[in-house]
Amino acid sequence: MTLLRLNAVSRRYPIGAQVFGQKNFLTAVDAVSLEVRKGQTTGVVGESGCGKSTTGRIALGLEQADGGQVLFEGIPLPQADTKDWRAKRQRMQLVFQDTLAALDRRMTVGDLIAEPLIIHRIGKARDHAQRVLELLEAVGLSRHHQALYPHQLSGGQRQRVVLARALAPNPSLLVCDEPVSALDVSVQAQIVNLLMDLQREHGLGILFISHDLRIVRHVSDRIVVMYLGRVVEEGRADAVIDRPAHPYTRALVSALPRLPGGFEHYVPLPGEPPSPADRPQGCPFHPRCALAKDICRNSEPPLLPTEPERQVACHLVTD
Ligand SMILES: Nc1ncnc2c1ncn2[C@@H]1O[C@H](COP(=O)(O)OP(=O)(O)OP(=O)(O)O)[C@@H](O)[C@H]1O
Repeated sequence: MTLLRLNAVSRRYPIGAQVFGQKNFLTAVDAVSLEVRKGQTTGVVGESGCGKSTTGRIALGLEQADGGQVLFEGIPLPQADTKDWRAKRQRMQLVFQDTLAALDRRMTVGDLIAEPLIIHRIGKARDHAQRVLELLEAVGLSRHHQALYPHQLSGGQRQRVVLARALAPNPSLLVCDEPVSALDVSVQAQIVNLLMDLQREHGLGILFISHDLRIVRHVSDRIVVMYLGRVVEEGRADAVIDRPAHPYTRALVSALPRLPGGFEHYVPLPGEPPSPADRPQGCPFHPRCALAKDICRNSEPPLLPTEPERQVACHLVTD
């Protein structure tokens, strides 16, 4: 069952001063479509600035799309800041990397976890203490952590508190935006495994946003590869990892620690992605693509199906 569907959502931001009365815009997200199924994870991967966070915020209604549609549980997401939206937002929670910013440092862990129960008026006040204990246990913390403040916890423990708060309203969807990027590698694995355990227990759908394909590959059922605001490849995680089709995906996959069955050639990824304010003509990836031909410099390839449940935006693959 589809829990979240984005249909061709776009977001532009005005930039710089007006020139001859004309505003300039950069397109952060350009006609992005994706879906998250119940109990499954869709990973969104791409380099910094490709529009991952903006896509996640659009999914939650925190950012208004200029075009396209967000469907949550089959229904268009209500206008942000309305009563209907707040009711939906209980069921879709955001987890992001900066735990110190996410947690009020003047509150104890117990109060931080009770807060969403109070805000969303979940359960009876007298049951909140018990629910806080359950949530602590669910995320691998104990009752002894209740009295501590965020700065007394490790980064991994703080991310567990953030997860407990996100779980408090019983969401069906988590949008995780670089949830482990700020953590040590050993702790990353613990938090990612916790997330996957929680997903299994609660049937959560997860939109997992990360620049790190190594982690995205580990958690995802489907992978969406973004480049300069657009989806360049999308499909089942195993298919995308085992048989990356877009030259950009091939470069990302080839940089992974060697896979069983091996990807033979390292595909270099020269330079940085261009700024979305200065989009190259044609395929946005062509200036970095060793295989680029004339058509790539002149026309932008559409995202087209190449096999069931697989889409790629590359002239060299789909022509
Ligand atoms: N409020 C804003 N105003 C203007 N430009 C913005 C705004 N938010 C994002 N952008 C621009 O939109 C583009 C996409 O940003 P976004 O944060 O979605 O990318 P990202 O892939 O999540 O990158 P990162 O991992 O660095 O956060 C970037 O060029 C960014 O500078």
